[in-house]
Amino acid sequence: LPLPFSSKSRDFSLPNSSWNSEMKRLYEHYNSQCEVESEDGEKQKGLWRRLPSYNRSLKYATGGVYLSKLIQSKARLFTRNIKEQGGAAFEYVLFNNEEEQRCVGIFQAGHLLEGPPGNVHGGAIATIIDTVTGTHATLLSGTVMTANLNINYRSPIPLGGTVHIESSLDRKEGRKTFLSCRVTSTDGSKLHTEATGDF
Ligand SMILES: CCCCCCCCCC(=O)SCCNC(=O)CCNC(=O)[C@H](O)C(C)(C)COP(=O)(O)OP(=O)(O)OC[C@H]1O[C@@H](n2cnc3c(N)ncnc32)[C@H](O)[C@@H]1OP(=O)(O)O
Repeated sequence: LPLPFSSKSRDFSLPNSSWNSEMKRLYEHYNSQCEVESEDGEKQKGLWRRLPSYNRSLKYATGGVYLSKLIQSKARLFTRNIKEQGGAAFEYVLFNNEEEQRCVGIFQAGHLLEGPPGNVHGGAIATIIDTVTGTHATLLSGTVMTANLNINYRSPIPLGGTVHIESSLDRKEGRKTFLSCRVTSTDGSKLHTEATGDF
């Protein structure tokens, strides 16, 4: 696994008490289709794989010598660094479907992510899209940087609500990876956001 998915630390993508019922339901939906291990230790491959999520990369990364010791010790992943309990900011879990080259995020937007009254800030939506597509591009192509993210905001996301985010591979050209992403209501009936990303 690429480094950010293999370190040993608290896994933030496991269910916690702040998750609402929709978040838990969708988690169960995908988690039940992940690899299972029988009592005799035999593994049965699943369609989906849950991606663990940690808040520190530098601790485990080699290099980074150009950064000060203070930065190296204090650096935290933006989406996992809010100490306030109770699902205040980004609650999310990602599942990857290697065979179909799709990656899904389930995202519950906490009260600190407000933009327009009662709705999620556009920058927070961009952040979670970058997270899902950036992670997906990393799984498909190894370490990448986001070169371009193009976002169309179609309908507001209610604060406290849960949405379904899906990233799919459009094409690869040499070292470039092109993805599309859709953010919808959990039943898929309402389109909130559409995006394309070049990595
Ligand atoms: C822990 C789990 C992980 C969580 C996931 C989080 C994911 C978050 C990902 C990020 O947010 S990364 C941070 C935001 N991104 C950056 O800061 C990137 C800053 N930009 C760069 O570092 C460089 O501009 C970049 C690496 C994107 C490109 O530099 P290169 O030196 O490789 O570009 P070059 O000029 O050689 O161009 C290579 C190709 O890319 C194309 N290209 C470059 N910049 C582009 C651009 N901005 N948009 C579209 N295409 C671009 C360029 O046209 C060219 O196409 P061709 O090969 O077809 O000629």
